[in-house]
Amino acid sequence: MLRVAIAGASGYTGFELIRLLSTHPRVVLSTVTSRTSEGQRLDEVYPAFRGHCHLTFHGTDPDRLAEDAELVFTALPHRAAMGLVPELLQRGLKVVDLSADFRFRDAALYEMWYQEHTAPHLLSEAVYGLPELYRDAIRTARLVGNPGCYPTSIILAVAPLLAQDLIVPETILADSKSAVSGAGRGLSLTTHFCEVNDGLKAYKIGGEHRHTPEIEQELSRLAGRPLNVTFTPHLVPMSRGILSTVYAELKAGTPPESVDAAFASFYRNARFVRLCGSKALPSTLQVRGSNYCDLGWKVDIRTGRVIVVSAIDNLTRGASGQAVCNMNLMAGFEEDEGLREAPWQP
Ligand SMILES: NC(=O)C1=CN([C@@H]2O[C@H](COP(=O)(O)OP(=O)(O)OC[C@H]3O[C@@H](n4cnc5c(N)ncnc54)[C@H](OP(=O)(O)O)[C@@H]3O)[C@@H](O)[C@H]2O)C=CC1
Ligand SMILES: CC(=O)N[C@@H](CCC(=O)OP(=O)(O)O)C(=O)O
Repeated sequence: MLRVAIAGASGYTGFELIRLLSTHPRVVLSTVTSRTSEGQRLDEVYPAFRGHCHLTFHGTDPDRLAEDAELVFTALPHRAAMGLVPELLQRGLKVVDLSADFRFRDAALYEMWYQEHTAPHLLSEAVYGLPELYRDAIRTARLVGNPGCYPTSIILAVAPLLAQDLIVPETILADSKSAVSGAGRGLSLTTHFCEVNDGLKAYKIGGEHRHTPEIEQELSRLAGRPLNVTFTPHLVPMSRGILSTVYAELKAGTPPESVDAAFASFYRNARFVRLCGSKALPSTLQVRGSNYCDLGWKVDIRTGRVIVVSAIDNLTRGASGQAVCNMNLMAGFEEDEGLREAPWQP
């Protein structure tokens, strides 16, 4: 059994990690940490775990984590994560970091969007934790930068089309809708019930959202040249889920059937990507609580554009499920170990 710990376990991604890890057949969850809940029982902070998990929260002490675990999930805010991760690696632990601190290859790009990087020497060894793109590198990594939720949904939607050179890369537009849990458990006016319920709004449009450079980093690599994308996030009154609709112009002379073939071939071994074509388009309800990314698409022959619809659960595939999948690969387990539960559609 692999001993694992979660730093920042009192937040939403921490909760989702506990839910998945407490039934994982190859793992023992030994330690959960939080500053504000230190000393409290987990099932007092999250009564949903009554009868399932009897741990008590500790403070985030790297020595204690090294005694109790072989791999740590850091589910902390950006900046806090890069303070802890080097301490854990020095003590011989493996780390899956859920923040943005280890997603970028270029420290200057991270610093342009976030803040000064205090562990830039680790960026070249950190592996971007999207298994469909980096499965082999993840297997041997000691540090994985788990992708952002919006980037996961968008990169998976267009990767096959860029890899097969079927679209004009500069024409990619991504229109995404996220549930409110994407903003974390902390209270803020933006995510207040009355500010969100019954409404729908765009935010940080026109290249202002910090996920834009992350999406561009990965899509540029697939395209083989630097590219910019138009990314428009929206906040919707749901608890879980992201639906991204991605548009791109097909290269002249591309037959619509080659789009179907590109998805089928790119994802032929992808355990957690379900291809829906244009018949039964994806919905956030159909992936809820699961690590699936469902993809549907259609070529609009009148405009020459392909439209791809991508649905994930932001807390599972967009964060903690993907993190568990990465842990499975790093530990040599089956990729879907602990992630086989069907989605929860009512
Ligand atoms: N929510 C989502 O859908 C997604 C989130 N992520 C990323 O995952 C990480 C966790 O997100 P999420 O669970 O939503 O966030 P939450 O705000 O819900 O939880 C954050 C956790 O970190 C702890 N924490 C907060 N501030 C600090 C600090 N300065 N030092 C140490 N610990 C701190 C909190 O507990 P305490 O204050 O008690 O210490 C809590 O346990 C973030 O980096 C987020 O960007 C990634 C993908 C999707
Ligand atoms: C709805 C909402 O607020 N979503 C968050 C992104 C979700 C997330 O946590 O992304 P990171 O992992 O990169 O932090 C936002 O727009 O900033």
